[in-house]
Amino acid sequence: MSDPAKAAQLRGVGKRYGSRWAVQDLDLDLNFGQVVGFIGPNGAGKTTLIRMMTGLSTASTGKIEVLDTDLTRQTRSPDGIGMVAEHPRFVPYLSARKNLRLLARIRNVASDEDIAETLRRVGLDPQDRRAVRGYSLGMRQRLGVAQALMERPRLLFLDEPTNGLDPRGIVEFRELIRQLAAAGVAVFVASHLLTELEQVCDRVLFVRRGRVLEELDLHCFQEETVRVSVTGPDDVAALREWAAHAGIALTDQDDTRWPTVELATSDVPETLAHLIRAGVRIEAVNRTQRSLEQRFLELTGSESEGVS
Ligand SMILES: Nc1ncnc2c1ncn2[C@@H]1O[C@H](COP(=O)(O)OP(=O)(O)OP(=O)(O)O)[C@@H](O)[C@H]1O
Repeated sequence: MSDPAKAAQLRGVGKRYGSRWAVQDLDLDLNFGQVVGFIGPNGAGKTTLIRMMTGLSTASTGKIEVLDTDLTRQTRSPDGIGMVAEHPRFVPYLSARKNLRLLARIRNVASDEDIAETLRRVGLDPQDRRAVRGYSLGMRQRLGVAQALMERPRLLFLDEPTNGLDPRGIVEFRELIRQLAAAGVAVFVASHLLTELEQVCDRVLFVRRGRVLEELDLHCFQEETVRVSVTGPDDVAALREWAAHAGIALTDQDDTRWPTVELATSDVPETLAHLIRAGVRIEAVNRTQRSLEQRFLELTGSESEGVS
């Protein structure tokens, strides 16, 4: 991998447990300064992929390069990787600072001042002497992030990172991720929380049963739709006929007081002019943006279990 902008490159990666594939035929590029989301329901293969990319397990097929290290067949963690596990573990009877000191000593990575600074950065008090066993889930999660940041990673992996965080924690966490990306860190976030990833990622991959269904660049995913409410069923029929003729997709219809139809178009004035000319009586018009959630549901149909 000679491209200096790339933190990781995967080609055709698969992982098989017995006869079952947890990850299949996966291509992925992670660039420094970018946040990439990996979205899928439980069992989609998120943790399996992170384990391969952090050198904790090997791939069954394909090629994995992370921070210029070939991890395809070897289990070893290259320097510069930070990892926040889904359920970070600590020594329960030690304080947050002592836990980090212990880890820093083992891995020879950070000074005491660095540790205090990192704790402050994630919203924990370095002077807090309470044992970690008294911490809430959200505080443990913050400490997990601090542990990963303490090593000043160039590539950071987060597995379901906002597990247990309260709303304020989630907002702060999002800001932290954006700051890290702005400082050049490549961030890979696996989650099943679509709305959360939508706000922080540059790109997302939708995965299901180990396969990537689609990769979306969120800077380009600005597709707008127009919700048009009409006066009655006849107008809905006229609108449908017009949309079919114009080649515009209708994504849903509801039968509330004013039947409402959603059109996949961003050209509102033009669309309305056409509809009026076609004799459709319009009650209301709303412009909306298609969410990741909608896209995920479109991709997976009704089988969207585990994703919210
Ligand atoms: N060590 C293992 N041995 C056998 N099968 C495994 C092993 N690890 C994972 N799997 C299987 O691989 C598939 C993907 O699991 P994985 O934990 O990677 O999914 P995930 O997307 O992280 O799920 P979750 O959101 O529940 O954490 C699942 O079917 C799981 O049962």
